Amino acid sequence: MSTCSESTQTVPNTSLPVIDYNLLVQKDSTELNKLFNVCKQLGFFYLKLDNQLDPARIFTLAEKVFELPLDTKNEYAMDGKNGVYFGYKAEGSMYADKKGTPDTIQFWNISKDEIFIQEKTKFPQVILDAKNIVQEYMTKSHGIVIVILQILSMKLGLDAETLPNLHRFMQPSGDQLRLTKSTMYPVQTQDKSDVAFGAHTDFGSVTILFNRLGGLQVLAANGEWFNVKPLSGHAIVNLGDAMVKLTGGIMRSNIHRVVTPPGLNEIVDRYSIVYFSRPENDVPMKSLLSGEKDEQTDEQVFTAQAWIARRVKNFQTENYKNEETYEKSRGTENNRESNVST
Ligand SMILES: O=C(O)CCC(=O)C(=O)O
Ligand SMILES: [Fe+2]
Repeated sequence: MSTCSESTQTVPNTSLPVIDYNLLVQKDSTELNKLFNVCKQLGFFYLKLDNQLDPARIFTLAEKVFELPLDTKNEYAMDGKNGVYFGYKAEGSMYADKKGTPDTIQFWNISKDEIFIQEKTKFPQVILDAKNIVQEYMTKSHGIVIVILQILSMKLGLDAETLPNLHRFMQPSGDQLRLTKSTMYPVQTQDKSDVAFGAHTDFGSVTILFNRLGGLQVLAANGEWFNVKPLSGHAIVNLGDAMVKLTGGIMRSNIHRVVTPPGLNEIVDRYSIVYFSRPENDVPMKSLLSGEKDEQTDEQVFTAQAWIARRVKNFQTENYKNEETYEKSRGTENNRESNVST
């Protein structure tokens, strides 16, 4: 029985604020304000879509990808200990908590740059066969990200294109589509941790997420976890640490984790489809807003590429040092009122 079971299973369900994508596109002023406020406060929201993005075929791809034999998947293993974040991540290659419990999630990070520039590509046939579908999904996801970035730019008092210009689709970046799979066990029967993916914040700018079973939990400002259930016709969107850096701490990238969905009574495979947008590789990771509280003139400024590589390295079990460095590796270094408490 997992030592974490009680803490993950007794948390309340709370609804995220709903932002209507059509209203954002129409520049509805109430909706724009709502978006800005939720990005400053919780950093997570449901995005109501109207067929602009459908993950169904990507879920089917994920099922096929993870059916490949482990040896085959490991031929594409991502070189996380050297900061590479593209390719296959096996179960247990990261820790689910600071005590060093192995995670139970496997994922496959498909690089946007690599899927669009085939010569550089190293992919199994099953992904190459779905290349057009993946490209279309990435293009549509990125389009949604750009609309959100335009609005945040304006609300921050910047030119509408300031943030989009740091996230141009055809420029090299760490943008990726992540397919994930975790085998979830009812808490009564499991002998593994029921935390599949430990508490963390995302590294990037805007993340667009779909899952079908639940199991995503978000840490509220009061330090309590809550369940975020999937909502039909809606994506779950959250901001990552890059947005915190670029806005001098105005935006919030919230801590979240993936656990056995509460109430589960049979063994199930949980898949999720996650599009991560990140600043272009050579963007300096510092505030665009001069004079903001978090401008760190005495801190080394990394490019987005170096900054992500550093975060990825710290995530790997092979690079684990101790509980304190584990906690530091899991979220924004600054602007964090609540502690990670898994
Ligand atoms: O699978 C999920 O619901 C969330 C996954 C996640 O947080 C991530 O991949 O960063
Ligand atoms: Fe995440």
